[in-house]
Amino acid sequence: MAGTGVFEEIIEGDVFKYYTDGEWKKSASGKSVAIINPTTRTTQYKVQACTQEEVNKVMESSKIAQKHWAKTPLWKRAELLHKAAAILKEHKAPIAECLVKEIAKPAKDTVTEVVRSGDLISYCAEEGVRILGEGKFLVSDSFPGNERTKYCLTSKIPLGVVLAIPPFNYPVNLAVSKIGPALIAGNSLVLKPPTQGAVACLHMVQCFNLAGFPKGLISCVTGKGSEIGDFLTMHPGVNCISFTGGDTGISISKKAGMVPLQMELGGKDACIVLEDADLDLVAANIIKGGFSYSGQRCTAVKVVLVMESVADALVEKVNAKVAKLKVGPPEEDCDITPVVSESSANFIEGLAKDAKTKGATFCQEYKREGNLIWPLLLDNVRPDMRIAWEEPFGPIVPVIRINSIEEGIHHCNASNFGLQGCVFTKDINKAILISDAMETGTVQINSAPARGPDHFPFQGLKDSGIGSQGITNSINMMTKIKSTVINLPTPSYTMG
Ligand SMILES: NC(=O)C1=CN([C@@H]2O[C@H](COP(=O)(O)OP(=O)(O)OC[C@H]3O[C@@H](n4cnc5c(N)ncnc54)[C@H](OP(=O)(O)O)[C@@H]3O)[C@@H](O)[C@H]2O)C=CC1
Ligand SMILES: O=C(O)[C@H](O)COP(=O)(O)O
Repeated sequence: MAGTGVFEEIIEGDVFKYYTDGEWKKSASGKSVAIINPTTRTTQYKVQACTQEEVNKVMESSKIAQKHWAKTPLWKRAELLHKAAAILKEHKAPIAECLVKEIAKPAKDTVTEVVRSGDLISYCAEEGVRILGEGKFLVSDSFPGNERTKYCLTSKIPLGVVLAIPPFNYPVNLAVSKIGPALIAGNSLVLKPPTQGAVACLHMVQCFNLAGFPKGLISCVTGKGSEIGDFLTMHPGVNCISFTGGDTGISISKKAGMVPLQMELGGKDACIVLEDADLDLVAANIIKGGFSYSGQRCTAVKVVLVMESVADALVEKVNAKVAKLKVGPPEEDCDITPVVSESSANFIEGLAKDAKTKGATFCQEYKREGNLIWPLLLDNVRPDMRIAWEEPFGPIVPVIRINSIEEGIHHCNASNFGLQGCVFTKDINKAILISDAMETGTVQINSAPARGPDHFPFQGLKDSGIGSQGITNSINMMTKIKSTVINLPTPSYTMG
């Protein structure tokens, strides 16, 4: 159970503590932030509302701890990460339980998230040992006008303090996808968890604490993003920001100082379906891609662009599968569970109403109880409808019928987002041409968009992000190159 056993020290009374300097502490603010269970719509947990003064102290300890950590041998950093991964996996049950209560993720998927996170941490340790153990050796005579008088040695050095801000939908996995790379690369890390998902994150942080990381190296400050977010992201002690979330990321990018940014933001992933596609495969992928975790994934299929000639057949197949989706509470492992908040449900409802007014075909009756919205396929969606462009982050999938591949590509590229997309066809040559034409960070051929496996590069174009994630890219992003040049008094050539 949450806050018991090895997690007992992270809670006092009914409020979870924040983590700094290797200790669990109560905020001097005396205030707490409530975490509302999306299913019951009542307060499930409370976390500390940290103050700016506490954030300042966290940054100070983080800076000091980083200096020592950077001098810790790489193999020792890796050893500790492996230990944290094992502890996390050992305690998957209480962490998964928090995810069910805080973000209404179906129970079996919460366990998968925690296990995947443990694997991610271990992979970071292994990848870090490999890629950080290597540098470059350059010689000067390859550049015109130079003799071989200079030897340049390069290595990857840490950035300092990394600020990690994950979103609600994968609070644990998207936190460790920042923590693992940051730590193996010799940085310290300050985590600001999403409010919904904060308690799962605090449990995850306790696993790092139990693994024995030096004090101050990892900190976790809680509070509403709208209240302490700007203070954190604009803090002079921060040397790198790794953020995953919505448009908030765009404003952070504008306000942040001269620090490297890794931004993974929203998406409107298109699924282009050609006439020769295997429609059973497409239907299965629209269900998985569009409706898993009730569509609350940045990589969810958010618009289907299907050739008119096969549209009826595809819609019929998808509808047959939608009818089989189990709708209800996350505890019962339902496919469709309540969306994260009432405001999110209201937003999704607004998109459905707009589509109704403008004449979309509702393949199912629109139904909502509290935050629970029944899965809905909208056929005959047209570009003048909001759902054609906006991301619902909910269980609603629009279908736009197209008459040419160009029309599909045009719709995809007219979006301000450019995260992922997918194309279904048996013609690999066409698939490659379409993939090249789609302005997105990744295109999946014959499968729904997905971030994983976690070592694959993951990046968004346009408003979908800055930089690239994935274990290797994140480790590289959280380092800088340092060069040392040896200047020889006379040219020297190796004779072999
Ligand atoms: N590309 C990707 O990899 C992903 C993108 N997303 C996108 O994220 C959105 C949904 O996630 P959601 O969590 O609601 O996104 P938000 O952008 O609302 O929140 C993301 C994180 O930012 C924090 N935050 C809020 N305001 C500020 C601020 N001013 N300064 C700093 N941090 C702040 C939040 O804290 P708090 O919760 O306390 O407000 C949360 O931890 C969707 O648009 C989705 O597409 C989601 C997952 C992955
Ligand atoms: O947060 C998200 O929505 C993701 O980064 C998507 O991850 P997934 O494709 O593995 O579900």
